[in-house]
Amino acid sequence: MIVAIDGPAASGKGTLARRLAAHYGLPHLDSGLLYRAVAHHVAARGGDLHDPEAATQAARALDAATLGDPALRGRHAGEGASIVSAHPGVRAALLDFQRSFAATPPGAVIDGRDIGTVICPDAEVKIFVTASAEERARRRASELAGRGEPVDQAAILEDIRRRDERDTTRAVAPLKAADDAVTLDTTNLDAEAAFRAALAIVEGNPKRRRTA
Ligand SMILES: Nc1ncnc2c1ncn2[C@@H]1O[C@H](COP(=O)(O)OP(=O)(O)OP(=O)(O)O)[C@@H](O)[C@H]1O
Ligand SMILES: Nc1ccn([C@@H]2O[C@H](COP(=O)(O)O)[C@@H](O)[C@H]2O)c(=O)n1
Repeated sequence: MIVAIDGPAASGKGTLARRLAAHYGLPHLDSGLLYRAVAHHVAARGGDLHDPEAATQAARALDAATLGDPALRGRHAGEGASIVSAHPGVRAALLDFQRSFAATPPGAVIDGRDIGTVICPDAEVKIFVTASAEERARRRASELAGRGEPVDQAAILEDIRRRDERDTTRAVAPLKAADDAVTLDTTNLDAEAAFRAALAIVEGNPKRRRTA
């Protein structure tokens, strides 16, 4: 079974994807890490994130073994990822890795921005997870505070809005719900309630194939 989970920054798609993957015994891919790794690679070499050549080369040379680097989880990598991800060459270079991850039995849960629309248009289950920008900023702020990092909620909200704008308006693979995705608005749902709602979507999906 392939489960595609898309949505804007800090909507909780990663949290949901991890829980669904554990529940169904499927591997999970956080596709945002791929773009974060590309941005990190370019920046670490003093390159320009807006340069399509530099970013595309970094995407072609990407080593999936580096995806666990904690530096990729930071705010700068997220901001950089939203810049490099707009280059068509970067997206093309990362396509095969994601598709083969999904196509390897028994399937996968993948979260990102274009999983249901571009990477896995035939996924059995597609969920578009969303929440208000204010609630997403609140969640991100409490995540950072929990890690002992400085928190400026207004700056985080601005960050989220800027990322939403870039991700939804870029020419290639913009963030949007696939026509056959079920939208799950988690603004008023805690993580447990969101998981229960997602589970109901998977279980109720007629295209779902049993994997066990
Ligand atoms: N339904 C929820 N209610 C409250 N907090 C949540 C909920 N879902 C996730 N969170 C928390 O919000 C934060 C962001 O969640 P998560 O990392 O899953 O979002 P994301 O959409 O994957 O983010 P990104 O796009 O940056 O990868 C985390 O601290 C997570 O624990
Ligand atoms: N399938 C995807 C996943 C991510 N991106 C871009 O990367 C940025 C960081 O993603 P996170 O999920 O880790 O926040 C994101 O803002 C997108 O610009 C993408 O384009 N496609």
